[in-house]
Amino acid sequence: MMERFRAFWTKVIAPVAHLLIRLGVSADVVTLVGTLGLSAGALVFFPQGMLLTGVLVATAFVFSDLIDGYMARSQGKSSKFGAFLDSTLDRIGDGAIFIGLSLYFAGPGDSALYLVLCLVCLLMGAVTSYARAKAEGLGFTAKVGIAERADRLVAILVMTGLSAIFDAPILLHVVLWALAVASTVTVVQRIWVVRQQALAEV
Ligand SMILES: CCCCCCCC/C=C\CCCCCCCC(=O)OC[C@H](COP(=O)(O)OP(=O)(O)OC[C@H]1O[C@@H](n2ccc(N)nc2=O)[C@H](O)[C@@H]1O)OC(=O)CCCCCCC/C=C\CCCCCCCC
Ligand SMILES: O=P([O-])([O-])O[C@@H]1[C@@H](O)[C@H](O)[C@@H](O)[C@H](O)[C@@H]1O
Ligand SMILES: [Mg+2]
Ligand SMILES: [Mg+2]
Repeated sequence: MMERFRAFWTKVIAPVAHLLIRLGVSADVVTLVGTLGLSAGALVFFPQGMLLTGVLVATAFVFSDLIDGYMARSQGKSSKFGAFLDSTLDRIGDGAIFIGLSLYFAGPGDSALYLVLCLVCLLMGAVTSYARAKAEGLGFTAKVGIAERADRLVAILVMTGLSAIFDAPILLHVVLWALAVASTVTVVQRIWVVRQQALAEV
C-alpha cells in the first residue's frame, strides 16, 4: 500500500542522497549504517520504555532504505550485491523493532500477551519477506499482500509513537493485533499467488 508514496518520499530524500553522493558515501554504506541506526533506536530505547525516542531515532534511519537504492540508481551503480545486502539487512531492521518491543513488554510494558504478539509479528513479517524472496528465486513473483514491509514499518512506528505521545497503550496494542493478522494474511496471499503461478505452469 505504501508503494504509491514512493515517488513523493523519493523527492523528499533526494537532496540527502545527492549530498551523500557528493561526500563520496556509497549506497552500501548507507544500507549498513541505516540498518545499524534503525536497530540501535529500537534495541536501546524500546526496552527502557523510551518509546517515542526509539521511534524518532528509528524513523530517522529507516528512510535510508529509500536513500540507498536511489543513490545506486542515480549513479548507475545498482548492483546484485547491493540488492542482496539491502534485502538481507531489511530483515535485521524489522527484527530489531519487534525484539525491542518484545523486551519492552518483558520489562516496563509488563505483558506476556503483547510480548508474544510482538514475536508473532516478528515471525510473520520475516515469513512474508522470505516467501517473496523464495518465490522470486524460483522464477515466480510474490510482491503482493496487505502488509508489505513499508506498510508494517509505518504502522508500527506511527502507532508506537502516537501511543507514547498520548500515553495511550491501546494504540500500540491494537497495531500489534492488526499487524499479527495482516502479516499472516499477507503470507497466505503470497502462497496463493505462487500456487496459481505454479499451476499455470502445469
Ligand atoms: C507524530 C507521529 C508519531 C511520532 C513520529 C512517527 C513518525 C513515523 C513515520 C514514518 C516512519 C515509517 C517510515 C517508513 C519508511 C519506509 C522505508 C521503507 O520501507 O522503504 C521500503 C521501500 C524501499 O524499498 P527497497 O529498499 O526495496 O527500494 P530501494 O529504492 O532501496 O531499491 C532497492 C534496489 O536498489 C539497489 N541497491 C540498493 C541498495 C544498495 N546498497 N545497492 C543497490 O544497488 C538494488 O538494485 C536494489 O534492488 O520503499 C517503499 O516501499 C516505498 C514506500 C515507502 C514510503 C513510505 C514512507 C511513509 C512515511 C511516513 C508515513 C506517514 C507519517 C505520518 C506521521 C504522523 C502520523 C500521525
Ligand atoms: O515487503 P516485504 O516483501 O515484506 O519485504 C521486502 C522484501 O521482500 C524484498 O526482498 C526487499 O527488497 C524489500 O526492500 C522489502 O524488504
Ligand atoms: Mg533500499
Ligand atoms: Mg530495502
